[in-house]
Order: sequence, then structure tokens, then C-alpha cells
Amino acid sequence: MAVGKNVEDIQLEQDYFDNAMDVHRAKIEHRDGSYGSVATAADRRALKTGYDKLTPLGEDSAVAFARMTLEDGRTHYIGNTLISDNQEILVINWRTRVASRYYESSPEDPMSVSWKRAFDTRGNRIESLQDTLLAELREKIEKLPGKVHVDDALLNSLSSSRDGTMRDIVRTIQAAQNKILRTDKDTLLVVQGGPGTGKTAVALHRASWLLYQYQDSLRPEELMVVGPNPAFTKYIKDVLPGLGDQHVVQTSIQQMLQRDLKVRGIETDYVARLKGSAEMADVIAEGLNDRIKRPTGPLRIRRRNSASTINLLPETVTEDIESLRGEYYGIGREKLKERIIEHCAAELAGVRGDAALIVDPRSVDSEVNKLWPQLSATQYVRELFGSKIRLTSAGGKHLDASSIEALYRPVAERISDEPWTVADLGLIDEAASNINPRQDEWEHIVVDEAQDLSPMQIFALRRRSKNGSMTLVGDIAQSTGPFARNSWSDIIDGIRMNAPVHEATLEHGYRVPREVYAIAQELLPQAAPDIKAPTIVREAQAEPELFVVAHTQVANEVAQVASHHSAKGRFVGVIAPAEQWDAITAAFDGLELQWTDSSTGGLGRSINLVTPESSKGLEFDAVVVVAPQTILEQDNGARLLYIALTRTTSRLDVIAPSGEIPAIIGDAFKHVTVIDEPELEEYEDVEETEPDPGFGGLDDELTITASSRASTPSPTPADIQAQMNFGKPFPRSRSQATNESLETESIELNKWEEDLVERNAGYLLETLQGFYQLRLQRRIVEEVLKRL
Ligand SMILES: Nc1ncnc2c1ncn2[C@@H]1O[C@H](COP(=O)(O)OP(=O)(O)OP(=O)(O)O)[C@@H](O)[C@H]1O
Repeated sequence: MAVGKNVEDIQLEQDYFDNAMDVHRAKIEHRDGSYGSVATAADRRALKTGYDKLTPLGEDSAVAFARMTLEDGRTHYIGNTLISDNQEILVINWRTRVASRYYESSPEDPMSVSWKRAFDTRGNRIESLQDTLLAELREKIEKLPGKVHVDDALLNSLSSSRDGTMRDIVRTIQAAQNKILRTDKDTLLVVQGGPGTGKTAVALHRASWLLYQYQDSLRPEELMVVGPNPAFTKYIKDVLPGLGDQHVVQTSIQQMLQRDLKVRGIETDYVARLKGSAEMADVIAEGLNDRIKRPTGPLRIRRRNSASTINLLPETVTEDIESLRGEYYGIGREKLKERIIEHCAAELAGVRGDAALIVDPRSVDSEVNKLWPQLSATQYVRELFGSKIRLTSAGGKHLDASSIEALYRPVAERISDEPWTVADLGLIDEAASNINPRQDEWEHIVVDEAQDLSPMQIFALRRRSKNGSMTLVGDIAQSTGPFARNSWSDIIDGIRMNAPVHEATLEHGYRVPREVYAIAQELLPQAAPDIKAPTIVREAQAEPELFVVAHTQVANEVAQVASHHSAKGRFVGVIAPAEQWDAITAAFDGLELQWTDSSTGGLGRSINLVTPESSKGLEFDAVVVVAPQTILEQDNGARLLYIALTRTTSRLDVIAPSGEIPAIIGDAFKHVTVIDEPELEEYEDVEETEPDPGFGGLDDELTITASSRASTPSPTPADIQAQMNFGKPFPRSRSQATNESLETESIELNKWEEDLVERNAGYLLETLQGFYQLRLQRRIVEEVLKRL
């Protein structure tokens, strides 16, 4: 429904926008603070706390992105910041409660909103309007039961091209997202949602909303956003500043723990699992406790500037030590020093002056060091790993002989040469928190991709939180790595403090088009049987394609397809298992393509090479997934492949070496291209076999397509069928072509299908003749292919 899309309406709105921008600029310029009566308490507080909250709108910003008119006739313009002209509010902030109605009102529950208008703008210039009359929309929806309503503004936003940095969604936040992001601050909010349901977007907009709503108790510097890796942090870094929230700390879990250590070591999942396990907290504590020794003889403390010593009885010091064991290690050590000085003072009763000045501090330090050594966290962990005796003693019931063997690592010559691993960082952090109390506590922590956290990382986050106020978002179906899990329960149990827990689910998939998700969804029963698939809201512009190519041609095909997308201006992600990288990078270089290795910490603007694991959270206009079977065979392979297949906003191409097409997804593709391997000479080496009587020409039911690779031993018809059909008829409706039907039916093909037949007929003919001496006419082979 259009409530005024004509030129006059746009002009009237433009006048309003121009006036509001003038007012805003004047306010920023003069900073007079006279905002008169302002809509909400939060707005008033924002004004009181100064102009910092009223982020000046940039040159490329509009004063508003939406307008809503209530049933009583009141109208609100909604934008990124409040604009008020003395007594009149011109634009309300999207974070206010009033504005929430814009997002939450729906045809089913209009919330007294009569109609809404979304503005398309370039800078502050209005280019078009989209109006929604809620009552009219309700009628439409009633006629289309079961359909998800997606308005034009959302569709435009979802189908727009990506460029490697995430954008805000403030114009099109959906009702369920809006509700979740406005959850009370002092909550442990856990948001589960399938790929592309907007978890990251919701988490970031929640951060922005919290900063506005709780501006008295939450400063940007007290809010931390933690992502899974540096590339992800780069990907999201512009959203909060774009919303006007400049000083929020955004980091990755590794960076949060890293301090100034260099992570150079790698380790197996087994060792990472061991180091990240909750039991290691006890091992770390016990190992520190082991470093504290009782004296075996009297302590001799030298007097300052004197050769004489004061002797303290070992029993006295032992008593002190035992009473201080419960303290933080570093604090206990300081207190022991104080006690020793006090004992010295008591021994010197009658000597005038401060005991601390009478005893030699170096002597106290050196005696204490023998009993309670001064240790940094890194030094302690290094020495723990470097000694099987220490590991055995600290490990207690938690570590068996093989775990100790796995953890043991001879100390490097210098501490800076130590091959620290990612999992070590959690242990060092744990040790540091046993040595001294933490100084940095956060009012609120947002964690993205939280489903993969190790217990050690969970503890590290928990101790950085002031009272448990956190937002965790993630997807159990995408949980991979050493701590892949099937539910949120252990994370919630490990991280919760005083704040109540609120679990929410996002149910609508915005990123991935229906045709693409149909393929990924095949993996869900295997990846996460208890997780419900999201409801997808839009269709693809093009069908996903499966390319079946000879092993030797995989990298070249990847480069060709990536180059094709890039030439069309698409932002491309090539998601390939690590073992394919050398060949692919050589093929990229061969075609002189510009590409970026995402493992270097960021994404480039055209083609990006990413592993399935590190593609988590990212998205591209076009995704090329390479060697799906290899991905599937990795640990948590079904989840990794699910992740890889759900990174696209539009195009998906899967490139599989022939014979390595996972049956689980193979059937789901409607478009399959088999690329010829032209060197049929290869086949000359293959021993000729008798034609298989079971593959007796076209009188039999044919369910094959073609095979593009000779292998040794020679493939049987069943092999060919398995390679091409994944063991099942494919596609089902067109799989059973008989001789009879060949004679009678005339098949209409579109251009794409004709091309496919043309490309494959010659090859199939040669293969059938070469392997099985079947003398067939090309016409017949073409007809078979047409029916497939
Ligand atoms: N309400 C919305 N309006 C416009 N775009 C949206 C909306 N919600 C989500 N999107 C877009 O959908 C895409 C996916 O969102 P996001 O990355 O937040 O999903 P996610 O659930 O974190 O996905 P994943 O699990 O794959 O990391 C993004 O491009 C995001 O901008």
C-alpha cells in the first residue's frame, strides 16, 4: 500500500528532513543544550550527560530512516539520534521505547500504529519511500497463511551487495530481534539462532541500546564485545561506531587473553581439549600451592647495613605460611614478608626504630623466595609444563600419565621463545587470576560465536564480568573445534553469576536464500539433530550449482568460478579445506587474480580464501565451497560443511572432485555440471574389461549421468552410477529414461540445460565406448542426458 509515494509527498518529507538537519547542525554548533521538553527520561538523561551522546550526524547520514503514525494521529520520525527544536521533538532516537513500537508493531498486533514509512536516502536526500498500512497488510497476510511477510526495505537490504564489513540494520530490525535486543541489562542473555538469523546484528545493536538505555551506569569503556577471531573483529568493527558508539572495546577471545605474548605453537585437539578443560583450573591452583614450601630450618634475616642476622624459628614461619595459603598467591607472598618483618621486630624488641628499616629487605625477599617464590603467570605455567614432577603433583586425580606426557614441554631457553598456544592463554589467564585479583571488570560483555568456548575461556570471561551481565550469541549447529557441544547448558552453568539467565531463539534466516539453505539443511539432522532449522525469508537470484571436476582440475575450476564472480563485482568467499590451499593459490596466481588470505586477519574486497572453520560468522555475495567431502570428513565435518554452505547472501557454487560428492548434499542440487577431463589418453592405460551384462544398454533402466575421471581399477557401471548419482536416482523426477520414452518424448530444454548436454554428451559417449565397448549413437546419449 502506498500512502503517498508521489512527488509532493517526497518534497514535503524532504522539507522536514532539511529543517531537522538545520536544527541538528545548529545544536551541535552552538551546544546550547536548550532542548525543552524531551520525549523520554532516557533522552533527557542523554541531554544532561552532554552532547557526547548526541553524535553529530555525518555528511552521509540522514536525520531519519523511518516515520510512524499512530492511530491518534501523532507522528514520530525515527533516526540515529534525537533532534529537538526547543519544545518540539523532530526526530526520536531508535533506541527509545516509543521507537520500539515501529519495530514491533505488526499486522497481527498493530500496537496503535496506523502506518509506517521507510525512507531510502542518500545522505539527507530522500530517494524513495515505502509505506506499510498495517490494517491493509493484515488482510493480505490472511489471504496467504503460513507465509512470512518480508517488507521491501528488508528485502532491499538483504539483497544488497556486501563488501567485507558488517553494516547496521537499524532501519529494518525485525520485531523478534527488537524484543531480544532490549532485554534488561542485568541478565545473562543467551541467544541461539541458525546461520544468518541476525545474532551478530542483534548482539551489536543490543550493545548500542544498552549504552543508551543505561547511560548512567554503563560507559562505552565498560562494555566489551568479544568475537571468535581477529578477522571477525575486523568484519564487525564499523557497526558500533556507525551507530555513534565510539569507545566500546572490540576484541577476539584470543586477543583478550593474549597480553603481549606471541602465539606460535600449535597443538592437537586432544591437547587443546585437555588444556581447556575445567579440571585444569584445579591443576593450576594446585600447582601454585605446590610452589609454596615450609622451611626446613631457621630463617636467617640480615640486618640492614650489618653482618648480624635475626633467626626465626621454622615453626613460626610454617604457621604463617599455612595461614596464608588461602590468599591470592602474590598477596600471600607479600603478607608473608610483612609477617617476617613483624617477627624480626619482635625479636629486636627494645631496638629503636621501624623494623622494616632495620632488616635488610633483600634478605627478607631472598628468604621468602626460597619458600614462596615470586612468579609471573607465564613463568609459572612455563615451569609447570616443563616438569613432569610438577605436573604429576599438581595433576592429582585429574591428570593420568598420558595427559602428563601430552602436557609436558621442555622449557625453551628464554621465556620469549616459549611456543605458546591458544589454549595456553587460558591457563596463563587462570594462573594470573590466582596470583593477583583482576583489576579489569566489565559492566557488560557481549560474546559472539559463544558456542565454541572452552571451559577455561568461559572462566576467563566470567572473572572479567562485574555481576554476570552478559550477552552470548551463537548456534549449537555451528559448534566446532575441541569444545564442540550439543547444548548451551555447560556454558550457562560455567558463566552465570548473580544475573538471571534469559534464553532466546531467533527463528528467521535472513542471510541465506531458500534454495541454498535447502542444501545446507540436509546436513542438519547429522550436524545437530535437536536444532530446528530457521525459517528462510527470501529466494535466491540463481540456483546453487554443483561442479563435478577431475581431481587435477579442481583448483583451476575454483579460480575460474571465483574470477567469474569477482568480474561481476561480487564479494567472493572461497571456502576450502587447508589441503587444497596450495593448489588454489597457485591457480589464483596463474590467472593473476587479486585475492586475500583471510588467515592474515582480515578480508579483502574481492576474492577471499577462507577455511571452513574460520568462515564462521562471515558472509559473502558469492561463496565457492571446495571439496565438500574432505570438509565432511574432518572432525565435526557436518557442522563445518553446514557453516561453509551458509555463508552466502546470494550465490553458491560447490566444486567437488569427481567421485567425492557427499551423498547427503548431492541429491539436493538441481544444477550439476560435470566438467570433462579431455585427456582420454589417460584411459589407454586402463585395462579393458568386458562389458558388464548388468549394464546392458538402453533397454535397462538408466539412472546414470557421466563420469569424468578414470581411476584404477576400472570403474564398474555401479561405480559410475555411484559417482554421478550418489547412489540414488538423480534428479528423481527425471531419472528413469527408457528406450521407449526416448523414441516418443520430445524434451524442451532451456539454454543452460542444452549447454550441459552439449558439454557432457561427447564425454559420456567416449567413456561408455572406451570402458564398455557400447556402440551408441551420440543422438541417443544426448537424449538420455536430456532426460536426466
Ligand atoms: N533485521 C535485519 N535487517 C537487515 N538485515 C538483517 C537483519 N537481520 C539480519 N540481517 C542481515 O543478515 C545477515 C546475517 O546476520 P548476522 O551475521 O547477524 O547473522 P548470524 O545469525 O550472526 O549468522 P551466523 O550464525 O552465520 O554468524 C547480515 O548481513 C545482517 O546484516
